[in-house]
Parts: sequence; structure tokens; C-alpha cells
Amino acid sequence: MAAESSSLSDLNQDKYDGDEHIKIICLGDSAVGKSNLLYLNSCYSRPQQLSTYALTLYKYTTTVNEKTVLVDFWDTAGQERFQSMHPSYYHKAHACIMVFDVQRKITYKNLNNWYKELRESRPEIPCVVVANKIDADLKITQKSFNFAKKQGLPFYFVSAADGTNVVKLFRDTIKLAVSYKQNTSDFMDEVMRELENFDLEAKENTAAKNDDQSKEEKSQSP
Ligand SMILES: Nc1nc2c(ncn2[C@@H]2O[C@H](COP(=O)(O)OP(=O)(O)OP(=O)(O)O)[C@@H](O)[C@H]2O)c(=O)[nH]1
Ligand SMILES: [Mg+2]
Repeated sequence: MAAESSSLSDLNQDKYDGDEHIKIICLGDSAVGKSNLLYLNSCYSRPQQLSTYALTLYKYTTTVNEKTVLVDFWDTAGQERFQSMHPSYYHKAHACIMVFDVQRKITYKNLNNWYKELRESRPEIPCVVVANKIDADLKITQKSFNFAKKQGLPFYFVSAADGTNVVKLFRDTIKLAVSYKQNTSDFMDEVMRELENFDLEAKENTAAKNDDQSKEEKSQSP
């Protein structure tokens, strides 16, 4: 891995007050795939990582509205096992990625706890919900996971193993964070509309596929 190590001054949170620097945190139970997702995303950019005993920062540079934006993705090193994060983890965060594992129901149920803790520290930052590991069972994408809808949050089916939807997830989240920092909520509306259409298209495609399949089965039956 072409990781470059940085100094501990990178942990100074005052830098997030600047226009071009944002902080995105990642929450979710142990082993849902948080680090794999963050690592995969950092590979699309200049990979730079800083690890301490409690934390890994994945540093990412991108362009939003023709401006260069530096993004620090914060990932824990196991604190989530205690079901609670240190307050500095939430401090000055501009967006949150909340992950569960589609293969383990308990990780979905625990989103309620993560979300509650997040809102106690950061009541208004954009938060997206991520259903990871869809590669293990693609049919899972036809199931409804209503937590995101109930809370009015964007929802993504992804796979850190084969990369499905990973670029879209991170691009949208970065834009949401920037838009939050600039005090605009327009991008949230845009994302919600776009994801609704995306959902409808997926349902229509599945319905059309099922229709074709049943026609085929009928024509083959004696
Ligand atoms: N099949 C499959 N396995 C995955 C995927 N993402 C992660 N994994 C596996 O799940 C395990 C946990 O992944 P991590 O990224 O370490 O999970 P984490 O949420 O960072 O876990 P902690 O650091 O313990 O909180 C690893 O064995 C990964 O290889 C995925 O999209 N599909
Ligand atoms: Mg991890």
C-alpha cells in the first residue's frame, strides 16, 4: 500500500473551520466493512493514511463546484465495540456514513443506537445509511430496509468487495458535507430525489425481468 504517514498535528480539529477542509465520520458495528469501504475509496485518490492507537484518518482530495476540497474520513480502531464513541470523534464533523452488514440483522437493528448517539452530538449534519456486502447475496437489494426512509436519510446498497456504488456513495456524501458547511440544504433534496428515481428504475427493471421470465417459463411449459 502506498500509504504515507502524517504527523499527529493532523489531528488538530481547528483546520475544519477553513473553507476547504471537511471531516466525515463513519459509524456502525464492528466488522460491517467500514475500513474496507474507506480504504477502497482512498485508493481512487492520492492515498494517505494516518493511524494512531485509536483512529485512522483517510485523507482524500477532490473537486466540488470547481473548488479543491480536502476530506478527512475518520475511522475508529475498535472503539465501536464499546457501543459508544469518544466525543472528539463527532466534534466538527460535517457528515456521517452509517454502515450495516446486510448479512447480519443485529447490525441493522443497532443503527438506531448509532443514530441516537450521533444526533446527541451532531443534531443536524447530513447522514447517509449504507447497506454493505450486497455481493454476498444480490437478492437482498429487493428487500426493504426502512430505517433510512423513516429518518429521511439517503440510502445506498454497496459492496466494498466488488466496488458496487462505492464511488457514488462517497461523491454524494462529500457534496452533502460541503453543502452543509456552506449552509445550503439544496443538495440533500437533489440526492433524495435522485435516489427515489434510482429506486423506481431498479423496481421497474426487476418487474420487467420477472415478467420476461414468467413469459419464458409459460412458453416452455407443455
Ligand atoms: N463479502 C464481503 N465482505 C466484506 C465486504 N466489506 C468488508 N468485508 C469483510 O468484512 C470484514 C470486516 O471488514 P472491516 O472493513 O474490517 O470492518 P470494520 O467495520 O472496519 O470492522 P472494525 O474495524 O472491527 O469495526 C473483513 O473480513 C472484510 O473482508 C463486502 O462488501 N463484501
Ligand atoms: Mg475497521
